[in-house]
Amino acid sequence: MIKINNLSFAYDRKNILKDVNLTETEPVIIGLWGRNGSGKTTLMKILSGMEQQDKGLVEVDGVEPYNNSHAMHHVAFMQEDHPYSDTWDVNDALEFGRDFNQNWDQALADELIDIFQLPRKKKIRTFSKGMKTMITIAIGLASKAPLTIFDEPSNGLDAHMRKQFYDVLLDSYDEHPRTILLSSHHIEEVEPLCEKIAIIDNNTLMHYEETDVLKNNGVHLSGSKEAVRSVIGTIRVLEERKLGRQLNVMLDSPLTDELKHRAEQAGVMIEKAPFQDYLVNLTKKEAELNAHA
Ligand SMILES: Nc1ncnc2c1ncn2[C@@H]1O[C@H](COP(=O)(O)OP(=O)(O)OP(=O)(O)O)[C@@H](O)[C@H]1O
Repeated sequence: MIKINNLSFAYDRKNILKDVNLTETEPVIIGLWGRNGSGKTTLMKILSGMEQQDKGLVEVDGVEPYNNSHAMHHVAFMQEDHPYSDTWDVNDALEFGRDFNQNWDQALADELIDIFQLPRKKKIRTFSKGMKTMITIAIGLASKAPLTIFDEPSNGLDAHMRKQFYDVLLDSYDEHPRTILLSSHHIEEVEPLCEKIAIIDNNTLMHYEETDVLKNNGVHLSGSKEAVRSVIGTIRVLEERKLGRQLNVMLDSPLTDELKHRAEQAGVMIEKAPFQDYLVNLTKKEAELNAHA
């Protein structure tokens, strides 16, 4: 389904992506996370054939996407602020989706427009941000493309609509499994959907793991300096904050029974760190680490 071998890409000789590798042969829902400017959109553009890698191999469904008119049958890239014509209403956008996607599911498109309660006759340019996101989700899901990419799909959705989005995406995936790539800055917003998480950092794919494994990591300890240090041992410290004689740290570790036991013995408070905070600390740059030291 997706094959990326040693991909490198530069804009104006500035390396954006280097030695990226990722292979998936079975359908999977992947969350793509990275900090601002890390290269998420660039990777999505390369996968959808909008940009060409400088080095390496990229295949989607056995097809190289760049400069390949067949590629649009294999990949749908639903961008944030997807460019709709000023004159289009919902029906025009669905017609466009139908023309460009050979697996197009009109019944699903109609169902999603009803679920999202989008007005058919109103111009899309007058839609709210959340409504624009919903029409983009509807077209992306109804495309049923073997690789469907959503850039920041929960952007602008309130809690209720986000729940609707989760439900329709998972139902549609169950019924027609395919590879779906969802990028987000807020991992909590897409993590409930994703079987795997890909993290771009330092110009490459630093981590690619099962969501359940990755989200289990990140532990906060707080207590007296001596007690906290005795619990840390050789575990990597991602963040450290001193408050008088108190010390708060985040560890790059799962919350194991053994660690809990050690913390209890030392009188140190221990708790799971929020996933988003863990990822932010995991991808902290040297300069930021030094600034807080
Ligand atoms: N057309 C372009 N020409 C030159 N540089 C670009 C171009 N598009 C993006 N870049 C640069 O490439 C880098 C990666 O950008 P990209 O948009 O892929 O990151 P991102 O992870 O999607 O960021 P964000 O989360 O902020 O949307 C950034 O430094 C950006 O300035």
